[in-house]
Amino acid sequence: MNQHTIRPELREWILSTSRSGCSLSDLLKMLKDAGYGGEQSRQIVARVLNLPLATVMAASKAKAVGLRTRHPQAPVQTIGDHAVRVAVSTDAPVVRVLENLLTLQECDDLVAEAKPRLARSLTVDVDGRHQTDERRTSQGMFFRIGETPLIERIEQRITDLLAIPVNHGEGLQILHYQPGQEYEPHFDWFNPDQPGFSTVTARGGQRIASVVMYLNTPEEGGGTAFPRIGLTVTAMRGSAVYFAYDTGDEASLHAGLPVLKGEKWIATKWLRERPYQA
Ligand SMILES: O=C(O)CCC(=O)C(=O)O
Ligand SMILES: [Fe+2]
Repeated sequence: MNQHTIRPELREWILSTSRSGCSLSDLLKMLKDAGYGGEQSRQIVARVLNLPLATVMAASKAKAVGLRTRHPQAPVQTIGDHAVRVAVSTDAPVVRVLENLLTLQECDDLVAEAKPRLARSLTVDVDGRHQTDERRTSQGMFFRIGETPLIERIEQRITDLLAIPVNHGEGLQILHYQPGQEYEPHFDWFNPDQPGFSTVTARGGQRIASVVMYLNTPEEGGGTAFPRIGLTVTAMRGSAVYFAYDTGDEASLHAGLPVLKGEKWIATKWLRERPYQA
């Protein structure tokens, strides 16, 4: 490729994208997505950024590796003055049952902050007809990152516990289950074979771990089951289940078992391999 064939707009875009902190491998990927060939992209980038072709070549081979969470170690992880007990550990899949991840007060406060927002989303959705749809109550709501001091404190605790930056987290999701409601067996990682995979992973990349926090103790039922290893974690107010997985990890199959009596409130934090928040 001849230097004269690099259009000024492209040159400018490469320079500004690189200056804004974009990695070489991401830059190359973007060029490829825009329709440039691999060899052509490497040549252009090497020339515009004035880098040896070998450097650009190495970046194009390097698989963009994301972060991984650090699994909490038994018996206790102390974060500031808050002690989280690691009550159960399994290796395949990696599961940790975390007692006292949230204080009882934090559980109540989270439910209180979420409740009016659940109600509000209902009225918007019924389009003025004031109909109630029982199934919608289990759909929950999302908090924005750091939205309230309470959310910020919980997100910081998860960050310290798992050694993953706050901006790798999706907004905290609150779910409310009523008797009979459940979350059928599923994986939290996105399936690369599904259409839409590149859209859901465009920001933040793949999910790598989940923390499901129990905000109340259902009277009966409502545990989180890992059927491939025959484990059911009891939903207990203040406790949580943390599990980590690689893409395609079938053992991480899990389900929110039907609530048989009472109700169930959870807060879920999904973590991504790369920054998800701007
Ligand atoms: O309700 C549960 O126990 C599981 C929730 C869950 O799997 C999720 O939020 O991804
Ligand atoms: Fe899940």
